[in-house]
Parts: sequence; structure tokens; C-alpha cells
Amino acid sequence: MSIQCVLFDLDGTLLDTSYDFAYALNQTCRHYEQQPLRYQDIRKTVSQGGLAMTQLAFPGLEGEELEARRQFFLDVYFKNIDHHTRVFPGLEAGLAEIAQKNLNWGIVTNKPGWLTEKLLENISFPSKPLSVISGDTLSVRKPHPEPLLLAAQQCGAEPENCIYIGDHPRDIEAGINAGMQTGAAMFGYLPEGAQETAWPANHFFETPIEITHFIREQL
Ligand SMILES: O=C(O)COP(=O)(O)O
Repeated sequence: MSIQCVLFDLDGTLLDTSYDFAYALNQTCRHYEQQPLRYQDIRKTVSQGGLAMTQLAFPGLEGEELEARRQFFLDVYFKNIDHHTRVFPGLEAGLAEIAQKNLNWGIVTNKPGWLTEKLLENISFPSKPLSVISGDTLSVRKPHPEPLLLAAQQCGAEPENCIYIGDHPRDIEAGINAGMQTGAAMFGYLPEGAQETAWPANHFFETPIEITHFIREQL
């Protein structure tokens, strides 16, 4: 089945958001008089979202205390969201290629809309995404297929003509649930112990440049 539309996960696939997240999380640690974490440990948790990162920094904490720290962390992140965040090197050329071929692309993230919007305001792409679906755009999130199906619809493509590329097993599951082809971004923020061979993705991309080559050759 030919591919006419590329849908990307955001954190760890399209954008390298890890440095700004690491800064915000370690500022939160300092505020609560806790030792900062190693960047590599934070990186592995970014694609699991804000709650997982807060739990990494404050293990064992629950309820209101954990929620207050999550809020503090996300506020710091919001204020510093685009200082070091970039499209992964090598991917801009792939997005430019999509534009040249007059094809559409989109973003499907579990990040809440208030963060996605602020982030995308400050990032420039060679061509604009035709669809941006956040974790709270609908009442369901990945791995539910609905956000991906809405993105396909907004991009004017049938699900079977889309590929969804992500760096978390949940992304591959969502793509399969939506009847799309799937690609695993192995350069992203893979969770601890993630085994490439255990992922039922159709395509594996070790570097962002491989995605650009894929776009060049397959679309
Ligand atoms: O912020 C999250 O929950 C994860 O975001 P992602 O879906 O773009 O990886």
C-alpha cells in the first residue's frame, strides 16, 4: 500500500525536547531540595509524559504532594519550552521533501494542547503540519486509534496510506490500532529495556536521517 501521509509523534521523534525537559525537571528538584538527576536518566522517561518524569524525580511520592510538584515542573517547562528544543537533525530535509511532493504531514502527541501550542509557536518547519492532535484534543489518547484517525482525516489520507512514526511501544500500538503502517524511531527516548525486536513496527529508523531517506524513496 503506498504511503501518502506521514504522521509523527512529537517528543523523541520529531523534536528533541529532552534538554528543556531536563532543565525544568532539575530546577524542580532544586526547588524541593532534592539532588538533580542525570540527563540520560531523564531522557529515557520524556516520552512517558510529565507525570512519569515527576515520579522519576520524587519516587514514592503520591497524591497532592506529587501533583503540586508536577504542576511546578510543568510551569517551569512552559516558561523554558523552546530554549534548546529542535527538529532532530536530518529530519528537516524529509519535511521539505514532503512539501515538494505536495503531500501532507501531521503530529499526534499525548502532550496536552497548552504545551503543544506554545511549543509549535516557536519551532519553524520547512512546511506546516496540516493536522496537530494533542493528548486532550479528544477524550481518548494514544494507544487509542481515534487521534490518529482524526489526523489522517484532516490530512485527507486513508489510514492505510499513512505511516505513524513514534519512539514508544504505545505509538506503534496506536498505529496498528488505526490500521496504519508504523515506524519505530529508535533514536528517541526509548524506555528502559525496550527491545527493538519485540516491537511489531513495519519499519525501524536508527537515525532521523533514515526517516528522510524513507520519505525520499517511498513517498
Ligand atoms: O507528553 C507526553 O505525554 C508524551 O508526548 P509524545 O506523545 O509526543 O511522546
